[in-house]
Amino acid sequence: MATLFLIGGAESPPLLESGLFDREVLLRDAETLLRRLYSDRVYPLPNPWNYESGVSLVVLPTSGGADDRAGRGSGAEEDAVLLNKLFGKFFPTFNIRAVSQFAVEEDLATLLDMVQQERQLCRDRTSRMDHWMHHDVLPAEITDDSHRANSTCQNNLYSMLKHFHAAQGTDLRVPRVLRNIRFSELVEEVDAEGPTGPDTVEQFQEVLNTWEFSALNLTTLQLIKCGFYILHTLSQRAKVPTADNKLYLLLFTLEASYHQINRFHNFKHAIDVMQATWKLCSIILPQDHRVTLLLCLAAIGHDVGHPGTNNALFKQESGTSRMFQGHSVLENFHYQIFSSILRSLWPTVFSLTRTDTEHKNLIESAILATDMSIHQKYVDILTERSTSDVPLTVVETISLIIKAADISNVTRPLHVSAKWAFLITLEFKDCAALQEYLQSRGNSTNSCHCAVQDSRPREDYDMEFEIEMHELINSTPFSLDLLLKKYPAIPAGQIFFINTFAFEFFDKLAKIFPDLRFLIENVESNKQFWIKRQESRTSS
Ligand SMILES: Nc1ncnc2c1ncn2[C@@H]1O[C@@H]2COP(=O)(O)O[C@H]2[C@H]1O
Repeated sequence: MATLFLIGGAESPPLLESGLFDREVLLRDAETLLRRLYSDRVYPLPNPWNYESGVSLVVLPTSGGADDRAGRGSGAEEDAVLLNKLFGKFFPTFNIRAVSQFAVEEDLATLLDMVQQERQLCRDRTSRMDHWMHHDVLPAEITDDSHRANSTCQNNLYSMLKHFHAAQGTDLRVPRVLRNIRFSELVEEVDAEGPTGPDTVEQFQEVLNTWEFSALNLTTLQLIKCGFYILHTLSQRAKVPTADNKLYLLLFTLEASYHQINRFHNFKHAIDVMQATWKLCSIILPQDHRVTLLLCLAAIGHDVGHPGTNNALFKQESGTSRMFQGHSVLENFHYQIFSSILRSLWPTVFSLTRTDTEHKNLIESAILATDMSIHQKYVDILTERSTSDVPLTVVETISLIIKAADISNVTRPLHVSAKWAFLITLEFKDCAALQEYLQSRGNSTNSCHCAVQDSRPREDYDMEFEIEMHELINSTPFSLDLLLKKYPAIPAGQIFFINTFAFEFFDKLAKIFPDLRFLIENVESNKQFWIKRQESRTSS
């Protein structure tokens, strides 16, 4: 769904009539716009106003005064450039762009054509993922070529390269329009309208303190509040307190840095992994608040900007892949983006790492350890350490904790684990579709006019599917039978993943940390369930 924002009395009848937007929203100024973007983004899922499955435009007014007209709307042009920079850094996954009313009037046809093409491209899951991973043309605000603002095809759409460059911008200051937002008020307002759920500190404590924790049954706002609760508590313990408003800004920025429309690798996964990390640290490193805080941060940031695919699907010649010489491309990307967010929004946490060289790159080591292509290395470390007296190093310990948390969904109780299994199955289907798409396009390079031949209204289809998906997950009581009837391939996938990766890892982990025995017990009982289901399927 796409929004046309008209700011401060800006007008644009041709844009309104173009049929390219699903709604028009009139707002006073940039601050109310940003506040609106945040509150739309935490709308209960499935969220039609996620700013990812459509292309939104923000039209800024030209003053109309003689000076601005003579300057060809230059005041509004400058505002648009600033706003686009801000979108790139704080709302990176959004397909949104600010333009001046003057620019719209000057070249309406080009603008409409561009939005039309972009809209078609981002409506389709497969071409959208291809674009995210492989589009190499940077938009004007990043190349500082504001004259190209309207001419660069697809410059409203998210791409990993664009995300990377926007995040690396040297200006670390948080603009006043963002600092002015009172997040606690915003949270209260949205809360009052949304569904009920955990609300008080005690209720969040209760939800977060159990291994039955299910991020999938929480709203986006409740997830942000979970993040707030954990980071707030840990920052006090680690003696790097931060103001509530800054912490909320960090959490809202992180949420906007994950693709809400991914099936599995989204902010829910980030909070799930952070909660698991938190619980595991409370068992393995109960007194080390510093490391626990850094590791929980690594967990919440470990997949930022994840395209919902995998390293093997990157074209080697793509800009993002080349940036990291093809090594752990996703993990390096996540770390670079996340560290730039922290440098801007919570620089004092880096003071926690300066004193000890082993801890210096703790966040980086942790995020890079989540690359499953080096999984065996960690299994080998566990094998070696369980049979020798040599203790695990700090880096090994934190790597094992975040790895365990990253794949902990198979260690959750069955009714939680099965929902994650469902979502990863859907994401794997997307990957298979992308692989087929890339093969069918052969070596054809990334053209500015990526052809999306299929003109079916996929946006509507996606929304229908999203609704069905959320109903399956959130039905009370949850019906696993119904889920498996619709998705009979889930058990085989789970048996494969557990046998190939999870079982040995958690079994060996529990040998070194006996208090983690419950993890392997859960894996075992889940596995037995999947095997039974698989057997009854093959015998019927
Ligand atoms: N329940 C699951 N079933 C199958 N694969 C999984 C499951 N959980 C995690 N994974 C895989 O494990 C990987 C861990 O790293 P990623 O998050 O990049 O991607 C994850 C998936 O590919």
